[in-house]
Amino acid sequence: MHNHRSTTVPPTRAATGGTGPAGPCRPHDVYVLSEDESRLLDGIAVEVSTAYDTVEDPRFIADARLFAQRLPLGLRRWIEQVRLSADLGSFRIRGHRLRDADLPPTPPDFEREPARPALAPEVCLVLFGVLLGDVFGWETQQAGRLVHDIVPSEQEQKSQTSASSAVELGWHTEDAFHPYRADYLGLACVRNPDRVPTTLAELRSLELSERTRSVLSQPRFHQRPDTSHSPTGSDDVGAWSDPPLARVLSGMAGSRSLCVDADFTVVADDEDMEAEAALEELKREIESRLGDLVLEPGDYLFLDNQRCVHGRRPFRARFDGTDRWLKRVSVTRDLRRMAEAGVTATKRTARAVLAS
Ligand SMILES: O=C(O)CCC(=O)C(=O)O
Ligand SMILES: [Fe+2]
Repeated sequence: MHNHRSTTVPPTRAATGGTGPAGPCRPHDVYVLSEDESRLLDGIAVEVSTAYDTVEDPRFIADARLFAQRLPLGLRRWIEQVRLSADLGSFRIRGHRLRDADLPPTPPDFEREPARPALAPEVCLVLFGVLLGDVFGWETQQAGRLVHDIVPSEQEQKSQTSASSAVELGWHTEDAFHPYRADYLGLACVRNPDRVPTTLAELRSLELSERTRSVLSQPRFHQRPDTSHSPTGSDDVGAWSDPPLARVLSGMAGSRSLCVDADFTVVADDEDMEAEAALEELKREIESRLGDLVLEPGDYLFLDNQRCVHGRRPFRARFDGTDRWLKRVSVTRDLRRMAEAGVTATKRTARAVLAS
């Protein structure tokens, strides 16, 4: 059992556990906000939404870490512990008391224009995110927005994108194909009336043979771009059809990071049976460890994108403004690394296709 809670955080506030099925998956550590702490969050969110146009306002992004320094001390200390933990793959903040009546209807597709004034859960998601690193977006996703809407869209029901609903969203590393994919993915739950589970499997829970770890640690695979990025706007179509050789596991005995997508990771050479068998063993192991986690309004889930894979169970969407709605941010631990993808402190949208 992994318990990353400090003895100085009152045990009633921070607890370890999950709502997923009992079994091998222990998906997250949890910090439960008190009523006072929840109110403090609301106070900061009101201040932010009054002072800045929207959550996308570059002035807000530049100032976000300053506001984050005013978050409750116990929460900041806990985030610092999870940030530095040896192998924790996901963690959750709970208990932000959101009033559904204060929130707009679930949009039918991602919002073309960010909410004005900004919504408390999206403000808080950014503030929590910047305690882990820097937020960024993609030129090829949701109009370059930094805070994404995860909502079921009628056109995308059966796609393998976050806008799907009728089909299971297969487990994946977020943006597995990209060298500068997020270190963390943050999800804020605005509403989830049908209790649709997010799925999770952590790297530390996987039991793999030494041989399999070794094969998966070699560049014998391709990470194909997933369908959530559209290459339109890019003139380097070749980069999408000819992905570089890639590893699935990294670090000593493959224990530092995992990068795999159930649908888009493939063996580079059709005749490489050993790599095929290793990938199959990994997929079976992930399937057997995959747990369910139901996000509730006011929950914030952070996924360490190097230490876990995630997905979502299928559900029946209504498309009437009451559907499940999450907000999402991507966080990198080092923004400077992303210069090659066109990212700077003031231009946070990354190019999906790198110039060769
Ligand atoms: O909807 C969810 O629970 C997760 C969707 C997902 O994979 C994502 O937002 O990256
Ligand atoms: Fe995802």
